[in-house]
Amino acid sequence: MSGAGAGRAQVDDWYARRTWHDVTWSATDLVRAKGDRRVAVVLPALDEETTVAGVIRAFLPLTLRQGPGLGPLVDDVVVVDSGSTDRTVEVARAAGARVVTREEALPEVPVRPGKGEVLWRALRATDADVVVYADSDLVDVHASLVVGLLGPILREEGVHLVKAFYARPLRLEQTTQRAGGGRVTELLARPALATFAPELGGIVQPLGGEYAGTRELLEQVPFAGGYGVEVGLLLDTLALVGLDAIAQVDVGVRKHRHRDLLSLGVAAQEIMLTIARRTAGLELARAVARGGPGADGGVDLVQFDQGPDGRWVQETTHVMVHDRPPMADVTAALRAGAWPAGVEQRSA
Ligand SMILES: O=c1ccn([C@@H]2O[C@H](COP(=O)(O)OP(=O)(O)O)[C@@H](O)[C@H]2O)c(=O)[nH]1
Ligand SMILES: O=C(O)[C@@H](COP(=O)(O)O)O[C@H]1O[C@H](CO)[C@@H](O)[C@H](O)[C@H]1O
Repeated sequence: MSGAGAGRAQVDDWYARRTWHDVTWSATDLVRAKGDRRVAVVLPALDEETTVAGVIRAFLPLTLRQGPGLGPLVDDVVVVDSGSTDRTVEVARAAGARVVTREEALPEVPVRPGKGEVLWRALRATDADVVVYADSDLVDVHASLVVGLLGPILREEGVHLVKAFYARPLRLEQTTQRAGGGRVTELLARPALATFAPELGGIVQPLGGEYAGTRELLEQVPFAGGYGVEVGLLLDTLALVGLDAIAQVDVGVRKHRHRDLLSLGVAAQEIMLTIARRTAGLELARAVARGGPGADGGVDLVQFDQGPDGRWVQETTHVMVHDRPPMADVTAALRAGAWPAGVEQRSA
């Protein structure tokens, strides 16, 4: 089996074992499974006054007792403010969340901007054993998102990071397209991971901001600054504890505020730098051996879409790129009656 083939078999095996398409557990099941572990939901927020209260209200019911003789599933809902200049802090407090600023979370260390900074400092804003991160710009969000994420981490052995996956409609001013959201994911993160970290090729939403992690893991890995934080966590988790420590759960549909293309371009650059920094040491040969570019230099790009029945299907495209040699070299060789290097000969 070619390098690419061997890598793909590993990814398909992981996908079959660590992907949950249906949430068959309840909050009550999870309260029983969690034992004495503490769970926190962390909401990073930068100027989210219009949406943060809705997200908080969606998750607060999980902080109530989940049945007779049972405690809460979530012990803490905390908004970590990222230097908001609007009324995010007041609105979040009024909605019932604890609010911590970046400075309060870790006063000893000067603050840097960016999403990664807030998620990193959040580990000092709560003492929970399991942390669920969710964006504060979500709309139409439900507690089932958190219940879904906590299933594998509280019920399965060896799972330390659980990524949500979902359909991502692109909500434009006038219309909403069924899919089309996750523009940086589809145009940059997925192809880059397929090339440099093909083991992660089974992750449906690598950039998604909704995921659960154990403190045991999260305190052992670096947090990439800015918008590279999600892809950095995936690469560092893979390197530290292996692919089997990662799982993913289908939680339905995710709607959020969409930023414009230019600001996504900046996020894309942060993500590219994060990937490059964590894979720069790998020669392409090792990437090939791990299922990256095949012997022909091509890459199997696996994309995910939902069929008419709503089930997720994988679509694989073998992507090849052939560089053409400098034309000056081609012209000179042909003039000299020689055949230019790197240019296939026309078959007879
Ligand atoms: O410096 C930052 C940038 C973003 N965020 C928060 O991180 C989440 C995701 O950010 P954004 O919606 O800008 O990313 P997108 O989903 O558009 O890529 C949101 O809750 C933001 O408020 C933050 O706390 N600090
Ligand atoms: O997935 C993506 O391509 C971007 C942009 O999503 P949209 O094209 O606005 O739906 O959103 C994600 O990326 C960020 C990292 O750049 C994460 O921090 C966000 O949580 C996630 O929404």
